[in-house]
Amino acid sequence: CTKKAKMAKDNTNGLAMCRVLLAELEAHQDAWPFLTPVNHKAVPGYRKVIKKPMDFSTIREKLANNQYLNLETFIIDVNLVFDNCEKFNEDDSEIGRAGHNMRRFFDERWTELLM
Ligand SMILES: Oc1ccc2c(c1)N[C@H](O)CC2
Repeated sequence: CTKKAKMAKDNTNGLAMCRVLLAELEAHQDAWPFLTPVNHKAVPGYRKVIKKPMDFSTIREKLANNQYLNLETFIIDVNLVFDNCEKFNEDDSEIGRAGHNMRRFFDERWTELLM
């Protein structure tokens, strides 16, 4: 097959993995802080502190709209969810711990799927 055909296959495989990984993130018991966008009108300071909000429902929408080129661009958005969480929450808080748990789960799962 041509190099282009191989690339297309890799992207298809990569996008299939995005769907599997996103479903597992959404189903995780510690996903609740990350399922929908933070209501920045209800959370003082959030819009000022977090320059690039991201959440699992927005990632789901972007995936459905074919806005992820490959697994890498998907992983960048998932990591943005967890980086925002670390920035806004104490490590020793319920949401802070949920973020660390979810990041560990995600890192383990995508490396398992890729290795
Ligand atoms: O006490 C609160 C209240 C609201 C939020 C947080 C903590 N952390 C989330 O990251 C953003 C929303």
